[in-house]
Amino acid sequence: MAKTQTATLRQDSLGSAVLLPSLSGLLREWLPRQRWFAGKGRPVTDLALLSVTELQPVCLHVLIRADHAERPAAGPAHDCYQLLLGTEQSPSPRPSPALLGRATEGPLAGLLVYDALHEPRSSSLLLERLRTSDTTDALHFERDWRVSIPAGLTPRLLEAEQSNSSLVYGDAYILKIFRRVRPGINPDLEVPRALARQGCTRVPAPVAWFRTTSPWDATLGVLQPFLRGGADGWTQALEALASAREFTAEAFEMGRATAEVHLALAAAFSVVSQDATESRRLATGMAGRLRDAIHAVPDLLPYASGLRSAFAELATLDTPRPAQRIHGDLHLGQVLRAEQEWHVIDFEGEPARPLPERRRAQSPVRDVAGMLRSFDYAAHARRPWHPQWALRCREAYCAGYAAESGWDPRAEPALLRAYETDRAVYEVVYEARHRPDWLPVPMAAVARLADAPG
Ligand SMILES: Nc1ncnc2c1ncn2[C@@H]1O[C@H](COP(=O)(O)OP(=O)(O)O)[C@@H](O)[C@H]1O
Ligand SMILES: O=P(O)(O)O[C@H]1O[C@H](CO)[C@@H](O[C@H]2O[C@H](CO)[C@@H](O)[C@H](O)[C@H]2O)[C@H](O)[C@H]1O
Repeated sequence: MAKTQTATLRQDSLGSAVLLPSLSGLLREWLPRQRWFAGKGRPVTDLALLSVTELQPVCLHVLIRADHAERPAAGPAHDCYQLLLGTEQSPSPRPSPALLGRATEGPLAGLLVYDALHEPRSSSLLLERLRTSDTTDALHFERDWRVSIPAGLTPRLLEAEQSNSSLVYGDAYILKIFRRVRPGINPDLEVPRALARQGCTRVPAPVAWFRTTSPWDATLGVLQPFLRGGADGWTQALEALASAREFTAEAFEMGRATAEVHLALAAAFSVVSQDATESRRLATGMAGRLRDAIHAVPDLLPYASGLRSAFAELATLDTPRPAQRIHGDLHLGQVLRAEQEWHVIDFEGEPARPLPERRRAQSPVRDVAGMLRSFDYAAHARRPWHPQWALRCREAYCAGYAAESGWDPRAEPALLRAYETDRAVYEVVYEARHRPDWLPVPMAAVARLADAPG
């Protein structure tokens, strides 16, 4: 086995402009291959290092901005990504997804550059920084001192298909490192902390987090207790389908868990009332997203008028309805069952939406619609499809929600249909961008929803 050797960098090599020539070519190749890269299909025209912090020799914490010539139908022209980069002088048997390649220019010339989250030394360092509440330049590591976090827990990078990257430490804690960084507090820190203050045990409470103050304030990562043995709703739903089992008891309990979280969110944040003007604003927003989605995925076009009828009906609703902070991207992959209870994770919201929008008060029906779409996803994940199975889950989930909250989402069919339609449109764009093989699943729903009586 080749001996690996850590390189050291001169302090004056760490300037963003000086370092960029070393990384630019490698990142242009490597970034678009990452699941969390949002600019798929749009060539990167420019890269800029927004900040570089040396956490140890040479483990570089980097915020990088990627610009694209083509602006997405919705969203910013550029994105900021968080990277932890390591270098070494000689090849190692490091797994290939970790390897960016060999730098040919600048201060790293001749060195192999890799994603240091794959490397135990760097991931251990992150935990140690969080434990000790350290600050290095603009990076602030903070923690809840009421919780004791042991030193030396063994790290492993989670292999799950996810939008960020997560490290599990000794099966005791999980650190989510946000890959796509936006200015402001990330709801995945803000909301679970607020829920913990409410005594809500359905959501793992953050015990430590880290943030940057340069080039702007932003949350970079959150450490939470790891739900050992937790199995996610998606895996369990597929298992049930594979063995021709019903999933209604589980769906009922998920409905109860969702309602419990919504009640705690209502207590933690303010509840507002949405009136007729708000219904029209919402409908306009949904119609606008559909227009953008058609631009990105022209296959949606034949269904456009049917889908718009759902939004038109929403625009006519004039009974005041409550709105509050919600999960924002609820689906079967966001619920984990551990010790017989469903827990809810990942309050980041839909990653493609701007943060202020994700933090806005919204109808809880939006989360319900997300989960109902997810039963439909599971039922259409493999042939033969099982639409009736999904319908039974749907009824059970809504019944569970009503049992806990005293309010049945089925009482608002027009609102539910509009949110399900909006969600299916989002899913079409998401799948086209990230997992084209999955596109038929939300497209089947689009066809059905477009055909539904208005
Ligand atoms: N507290 C936790 N305990 C156990 N597993 C977790 C926990 N939080 C997340 N996970 C696992 O990590 C995966 C990714 O987490 P998630 O927050 O959904 O990340 P992302 O936003 O990157 O998709 C989940 O599917 C789940 O399997
Ligand atoms: O990973 P995130 O939680 O950020 O969510 C994104 O990825 C999800 C897929 O991993 C995607 O969910 C869609 O596929 C799921 C099955 O893999 C299904 O259960 C969901 O209902 C469906 O929306 C999610 O939309 C996206 O935001």
